[in-house]
Amino acid sequence: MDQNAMKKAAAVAALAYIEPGTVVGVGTGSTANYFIDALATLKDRIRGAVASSDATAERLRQHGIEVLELNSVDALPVYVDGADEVNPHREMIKGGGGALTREKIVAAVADQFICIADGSKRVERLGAFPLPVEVIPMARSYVARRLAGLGGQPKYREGFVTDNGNIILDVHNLDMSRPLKLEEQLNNITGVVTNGLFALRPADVVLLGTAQGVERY
Ligand SMILES: O=C(CO)[C@H](O)[C@H](O)COP(=O)(O)O
Repeated sequence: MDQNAMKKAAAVAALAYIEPGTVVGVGTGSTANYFIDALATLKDRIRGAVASSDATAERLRQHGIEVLELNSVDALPVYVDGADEVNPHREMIKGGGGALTREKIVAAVADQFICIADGSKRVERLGAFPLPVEVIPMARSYVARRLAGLGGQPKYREGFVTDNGNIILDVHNLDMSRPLKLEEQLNNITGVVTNGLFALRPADVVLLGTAQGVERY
């Protein structure tokens, strides 16, 4: 089974968590795209979806799934999204696709976060993947200096602007032995909008596509 087939298997397995008549939170990225394609088979049984990015909203609409504003939704039982890394505590690094802020917002609202990924995303310890940090453009140099002060090596994601009009710094070599503390520390830097650590709000369920089938933990 190749990596795409593993992503797809995890995405299809997430359909089991969708309750009829509800609004579904939908993430961003190639694995989330497989989920959107699978969700289309249930489109007449759900009320609609909340998207974590403009790209996801576009794909949902292409499938004829109604896209709802988060502010107009009173309950979001489930949010389904991919990850760049996920550890045994279901803590994640996200934001490889640059949608981390809206992903974090939708995840915060949802009762359950279902993480879907292929087996290559499973790690014992987070941090091999550079941590995406969304930053207000005028604060870029200041935030980069503060990140370097924490031992990281920030790299400006050239030519990329988030859906919120901000920039991304991808930070290499940060010490992630205490993800919760680091997430809070990074949030406290003025000019940082969000960082891609999901430790304050980890996934509730991880569905990992592997050569042996979909593992759940
Ligand atoms: O956080 C994300 C986007 O901001 C994605 O979930 C993450 O990058 C994983 O992407 P993919 O499913 O394409 O491997």
